[in-house]
Amino acid sequence: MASPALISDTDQWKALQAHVGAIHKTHLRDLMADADRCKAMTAEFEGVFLDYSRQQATTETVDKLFKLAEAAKLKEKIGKMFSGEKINTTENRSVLHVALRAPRDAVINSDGVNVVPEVWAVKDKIKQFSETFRSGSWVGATGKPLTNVVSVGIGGSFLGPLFVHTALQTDPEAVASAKGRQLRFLANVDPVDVARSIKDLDPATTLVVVVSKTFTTAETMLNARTIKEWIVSALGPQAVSKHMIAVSTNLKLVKEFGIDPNNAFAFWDWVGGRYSVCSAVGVLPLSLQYGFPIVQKFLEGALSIDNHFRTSSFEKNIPVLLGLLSVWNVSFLGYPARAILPYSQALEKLAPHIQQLSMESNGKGVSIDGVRLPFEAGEIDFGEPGTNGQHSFYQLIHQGRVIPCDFIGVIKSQQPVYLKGETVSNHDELMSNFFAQPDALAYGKTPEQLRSENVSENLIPHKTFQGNRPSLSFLLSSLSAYEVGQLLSIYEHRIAVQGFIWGINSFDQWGVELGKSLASQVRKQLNASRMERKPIEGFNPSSASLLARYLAVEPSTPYDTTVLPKV
Ligand SMILES: O=P(O)(O)OC[C@H]1O[C@H](O)[C@H](O)[C@@H](O)[C@@H]1O
Repeated sequence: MASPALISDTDQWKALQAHVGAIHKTHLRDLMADADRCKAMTAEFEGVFLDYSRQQATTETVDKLFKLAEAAKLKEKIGKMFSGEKINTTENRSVLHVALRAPRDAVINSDGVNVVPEVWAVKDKIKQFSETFRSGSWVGATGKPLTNVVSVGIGGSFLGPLFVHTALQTDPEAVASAKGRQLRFLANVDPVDVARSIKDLDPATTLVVVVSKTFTTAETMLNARTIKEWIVSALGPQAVSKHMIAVSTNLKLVKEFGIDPNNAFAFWDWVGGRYSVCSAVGVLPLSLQYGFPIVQKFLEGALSIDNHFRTSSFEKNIPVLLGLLSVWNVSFLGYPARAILPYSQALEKLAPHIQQLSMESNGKGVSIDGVRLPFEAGEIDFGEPGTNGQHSFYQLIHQGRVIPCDFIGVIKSQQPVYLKGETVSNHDELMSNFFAQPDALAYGKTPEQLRSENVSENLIPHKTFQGNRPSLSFLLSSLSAYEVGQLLSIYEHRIAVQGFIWGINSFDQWGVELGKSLASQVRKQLNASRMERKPIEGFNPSSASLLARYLAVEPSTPYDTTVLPKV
């Protein structure tokens, strides 16, 4: 018999559906009373500790999920990814972000060519360039060394590098090596973002890195042209070769833009944009800011999880366990969202990065074979660092909707602070919340408890928390470049596991295209109306009226002169 086209047709999927009723019968507070279960529902690898006992699941659920993984051929799919098979079938590409952190002597073939030497050639070039740059021997048009870097890029050419930069900028080792330097990002095509990114910067001491896989992304190219104008108007056209460099897979367009090809850093079509932070996309700007050795530690952290993911049994495999539990929450328990809650301000940009990584990867409506899915894949990811989130949206998580939460805590703070006379250190205060919140969600509070605390009867319904809300807790030993790499890789692989189980292509992004082409129609209309006073044509009544309202206000500056932000 032919194997079912959809995972939801398998007996293993149906067995999990049948198991949901049993899980709903037991409250998490009762599940948590079982010490053996709590112990069993943990996993540890190299200082990363995962406790998933607060999932609405038992060891039986996990066993059933392993069976589902078998039915989905998860092991084979992971193997195919690591061996360079073209698993991104709609774009006919390998999916080899793992090659970006593979050791120098590894062999990973795509199209019969070992890609590892090419990866290392670019890394060696980045190392050398960043050393020259940081030593001050790379000088700008006025002979001054450059200390500021503006990285221009959007989506995957922005969010991953921003996440890592934000995590490193308070790490003492990274702080020491970034002294006197600035790294900024310019992503949004909103001119306000241009203004912000160059505020108080001197073009004479600034290097611009244009980061774009395709080198065609409208926002990035307009921002790159704008920043080029900022450089040229201050330093003259010959300054471009010293003040602008690029990262792209499209070196032809880099040259056409006017950037010296010697100052271009390549990557490859087998690196998806949202999986590209370990390519020159992240490694170059981060090496300019922190030095290559620190970035190498980040890559080593990612590699450690790659190896763990590729070789560990599913019972001990952190990304596999996480991916399966997410499938359980989304597809069987019906929870459509996931909150990412790092109790670490340094991980402030983790959630925005995971939003793209997860939702662009798994927000699909058809199977990899093009069959419309009879179930919902993907989840809505959002988050904020704790404790900030507690004072923002936790009300909904505690009493409103059920949203499975990822709590991420760090044992050793990057910045230990203690005030004499306080009962605990500042980090202990933060972590008190990290430990308390998952139990508050799981246990809730009953009317009986409230009565025993003499809460007045009219407030009891308002103060009752039903609990039974799932979460999982990560405890990292510390947060340096290495652990940041581990965390990145854990999420990348977890998301791939989910896609492998759902049977979708987690590596294409056709859904992004429609909006882009409609924007191009609007762009043409705006140009025609502004320049040739042409009437609005070809839009529905709503869009036509919105456009008319927008166009009725004349721009404050004429279109025949260049205007740069006033900062
Ligand atoms: O790096 P670029 O080619 O400029 O692409 C930037 C971004 O563009 C699109 O929005 C894609 O959906 C993203 O995956 C990509 O990261």
